[in-house]
Amino acid sequence: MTDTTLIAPRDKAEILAQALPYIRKFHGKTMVIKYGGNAMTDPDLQADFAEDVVLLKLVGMNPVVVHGGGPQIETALNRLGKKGEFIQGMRVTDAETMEVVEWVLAGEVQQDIVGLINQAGGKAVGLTGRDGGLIRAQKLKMVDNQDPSKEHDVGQVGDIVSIDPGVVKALQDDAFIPVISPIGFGEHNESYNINADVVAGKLAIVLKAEKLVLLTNTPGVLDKSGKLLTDLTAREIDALFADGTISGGMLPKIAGALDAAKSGVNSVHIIDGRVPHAMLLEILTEQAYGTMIRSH
Ligand SMILES: Nc1ncnc2c1ncn2[C@@H]1O[C@H](COP(=O)(O)OP(=O)(O)O)[C@@H](O)[C@H]1O
Ligand SMILES: CC(=O)N[C@@H](CCC(=O)OP(=O)(O)O)C(=O)O
Repeated sequence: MTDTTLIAPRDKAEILAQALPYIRKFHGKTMVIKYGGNAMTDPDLQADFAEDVVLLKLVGMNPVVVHGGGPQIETALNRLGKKGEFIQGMRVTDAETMEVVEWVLAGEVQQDIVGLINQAGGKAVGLTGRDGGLIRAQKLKMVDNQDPSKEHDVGQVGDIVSIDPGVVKALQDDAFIPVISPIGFGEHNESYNINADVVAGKLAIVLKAEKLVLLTNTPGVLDKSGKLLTDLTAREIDALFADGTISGGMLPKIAGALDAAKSGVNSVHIIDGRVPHAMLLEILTEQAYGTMIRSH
């Protein structure tokens, strides 16, 4: 935690007062927050994150957390002597990997976040896409990025068919904070592993969220020389896809972000979750952080 005794009282008051217009503007609005597995590796940062979520709730916003857990799944697979394989940012998911994904995401990671939010004074409830029929999915048909005539079989990776937000809305209305694991269910009750950024993007659309904030482990989207791109339009993103600037986990992240920006989510940001209280700074101050994704 930062030593705030070093900040002059006048500056402290100024900072607090500056948050007022944002608190007023976003009162009652839904904020979908994607908490990436790569941003949740430090216990102090995790505690800061949980405090930020509770603060947003207490000042009248409706935070909805969607969490990832890629590195945590990788650790569990390694313990079983398995190594994760990714194609175009998606984990190739065989039946055994699916079991690991379910117990790591819905068991360990989700419950850690729920515990921390509750410890910070909030009332978090963990859900997977099965709860309340939230995320219906089917097997993803993955077309090759470079050669559209080629398809990849990525196993039990899910493509979202529909989202029924009823359970999320009911929890919000009752002052709870939903914490959602990106697992969907299929026609025959089978489980699907869905990229958490894609779930966050779709959920933000369905909930008519004001903002989608994706917390990750880079300052934002970087160009080929490593410089931060503060603003990106759909056209600029197409160019970055085409020239290979965007790869790995950033592929589904930008796809989810762009989907939300194009479908009415007012502001979509990819920010550095390694910065203490990054989310609070993004939502409650005038300073711009990370990369803003725009539809045009
Ligand atoms: N152009 C880019 N700018 C920033 N990160 C990129 C870019 N292209 C690929 N990446 C990778 O994407 C990663 C973030 O995605 P991911 O590992 O899935 O994180 P998370 O767990 O937060 O979802 C970065 O750590 C980086 O390695
Ligand atoms: C299909 C697919 O790739 N699913 C992801 C789900 C977790 C996730 O998205 O975690 P991050 O947000 O930390 O990357 C996986 O298995 O890693």
